[in-house]
Amino acid sequence: MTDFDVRPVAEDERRATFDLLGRSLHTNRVSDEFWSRYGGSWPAAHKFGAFDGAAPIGIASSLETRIAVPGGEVLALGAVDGVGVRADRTRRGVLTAMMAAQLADFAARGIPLAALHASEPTIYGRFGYGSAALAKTVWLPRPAARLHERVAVRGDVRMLTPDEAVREIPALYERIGLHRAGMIGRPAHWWPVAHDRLAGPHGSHVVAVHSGPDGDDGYVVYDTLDRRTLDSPDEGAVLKVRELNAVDPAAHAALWRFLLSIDLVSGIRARYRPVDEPLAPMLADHRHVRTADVEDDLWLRPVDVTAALAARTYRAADPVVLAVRDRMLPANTGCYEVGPDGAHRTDAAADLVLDVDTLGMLYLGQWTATALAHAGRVEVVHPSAVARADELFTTIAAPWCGTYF
Ligand SMILES: CC(=O)SCCNC(=O)CCNC(=O)[C@H](O)C(C)(C)COP(=O)(O)OP(=O)(O)OC[C@H]1O[C@@H](n2cnc3c(N)ncnc32)[C@H](O)[C@@H]1OP(=O)(O)O
Repeated sequence: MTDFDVRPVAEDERRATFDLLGRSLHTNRVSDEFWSRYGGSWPAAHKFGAFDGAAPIGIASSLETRIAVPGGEVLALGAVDGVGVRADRTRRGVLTAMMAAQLADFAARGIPLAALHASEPTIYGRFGYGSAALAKTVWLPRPAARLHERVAVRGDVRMLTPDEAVREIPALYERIGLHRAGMIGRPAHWWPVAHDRLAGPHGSHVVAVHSGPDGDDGYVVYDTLDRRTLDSPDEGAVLKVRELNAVDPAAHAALWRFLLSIDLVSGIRARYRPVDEPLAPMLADHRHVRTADVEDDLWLRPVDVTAALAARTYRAADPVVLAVRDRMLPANTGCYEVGPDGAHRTDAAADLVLDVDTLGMLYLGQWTATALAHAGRVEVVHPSAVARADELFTTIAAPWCGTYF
């Protein structure tokens, strides 16, 4: 039995809770220098701690931001960016209590969606989060991989100095915009620790920007691994792409062409890419891109099911009635009619029954109703409703987050 209180984290508890999170994730305790430079990225706002007396034993942190949903609308998002419980106090309900407080807080603040990246996929379903966007890791060998001659490339790529990388990329990210469902806004305090630390004067990452007819319209952030050494003169370096983001296909192709042109490189590895990024047809030889991994990336939790369902668009099909079950936020439990004109609560009888974490899986278009019914995650009352739900919820582009938080 563990006694603890869950309450908001105070200003003077920021560093202790950050250290607690680091310990739970097995990272080293940060130095005073690190903290003075990047501690601002860990504000007290929107953090719940579990405390045994004055000592923190758990932390659940979130960023308040926004997320694009299918159809292009952008909704407020609680982005859960750090969860940990002290190793000597796990499996006694500490996380459960913090998650309950955090979800109640999102609901009270009118935030319709919450999201996270999961350290382990078995943890968050019980709190209503479902795996909503997958991401792939690709490997392109050099010098073999090159773009197909018909890929349109225009504009120029220029490398930034570290100071320019700090100054210019936040505005460029805004300019490129949330062009896929699942992309999120990046609050000002996200940038120092997640970008400046890596790409600024104290980091090792390189940033290159693409300029097209209307100015800067894409960028890539990468690091170099396995640098060429005297012991292995034929082994080139490996470029590890952290981000590649562009306004349109021409800028996207130009950034890939730039990466593929860099000398003394044996290959390019890019993790967290959209699962439908069309690299194979962009190459002269399809086999010069290999999908090394596909993993769960963004987990989504509808906090206000009515608002979340009403905000996205649906394709043409006859409506379906979904019965949603939500144990942690019972106000969501009920029936919702979803059709091409929108979604609303209804007293009509259910066609399909699902838990709120499964609704999170369906919502961004990553998973079809057919697949989720096949997996036993959707209970089918009326068999014809599965095909209708497929039509309604399907999206052309796969969802993608593209932001580490
Ligand atoms: C969004 C992010 O930040 S991802 C990073 C998450 N943090 C980590 O992985 C750091 C290391 N792990 C930890 O700090 C902790 O183990 C946590 C936060 C994952 C879990 O905290 P706990 O306080 O132990 O969770 P709690 O006791 O509330 O468990 C609730 C339920 O989840 C289950 N559970 C908790 N952690 C895990 C796990 N890692 N794997 C499988 N099941 C788990 C428990 O068994 C329990 O199940 P039950 O309801 O059937 O009894």
